[in-house]
Amino acid sequence: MDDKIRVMLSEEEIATRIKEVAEEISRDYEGKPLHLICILKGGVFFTCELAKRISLPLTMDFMSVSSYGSGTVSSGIVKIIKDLDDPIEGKDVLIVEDIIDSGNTLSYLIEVLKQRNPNSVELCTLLDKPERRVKKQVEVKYTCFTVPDEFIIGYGLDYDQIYRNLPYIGVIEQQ
Ligand SMILES: O=P(O)(O)OC[C@H]1O[C@H](OP(=O)(O)OP(=O)(O)O)[C@H](O)[C@@H]1O
Ligand code: HPA
Ligand SMILES: [Mg+2]
Repeated sequence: MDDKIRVMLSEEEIATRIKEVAEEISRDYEGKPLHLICILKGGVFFTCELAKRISLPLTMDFMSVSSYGSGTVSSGIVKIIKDLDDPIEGKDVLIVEDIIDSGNTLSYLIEVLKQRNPNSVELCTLLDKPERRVKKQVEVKYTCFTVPDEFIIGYGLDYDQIYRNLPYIGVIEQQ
């Protein structure tokens, strides 16, 4: 735990950008049954902050999926650890993620959720790392920040389950 961490995005930068995106979502979903789906564990900090800034009535549900284990490269196999509590039929679903990296998690999730007949399914991510995409392009409606190909920690993102609680986005420097 003596890692040296370089700050990539400060707490203030993140807060400002989340507010902007929340305002955009509030405009786009006015009058619709907006249903946020937080993808645990990584998406939890971003979802809470985003939901507080959206000025519409909304509902929330949580799904836990995992594909990374303790490494820094996607295994390619996405496991549902916890499914949604409620049906999404007829709802305007917005999936909220911390990061889209290889795209494996999101392309799998979109397929799974579309089979449950929602009115619409869109994606909102804190970070997008487009250089690492291995799957067909995942269409993202709301992106807070595009990041370079580095392994990122903080604000929900972990390295081997540690560092999720950093209030900023950072990168572990090689010692
Ligand atoms: O685009 P991908 O390459 O699929 O990577 C993105 C996903 O990987 C991480 O989750 P992880 O599977 O590590 O589980 P966690 O959220 O519980 O940390 C991250 O939170 C995203 O959900
Ligand atoms: O850069 C990352 N950091 C942490 N978890 C991740 N899961 C996918 N990409 C990343
Ligand atoms: Mg995740």
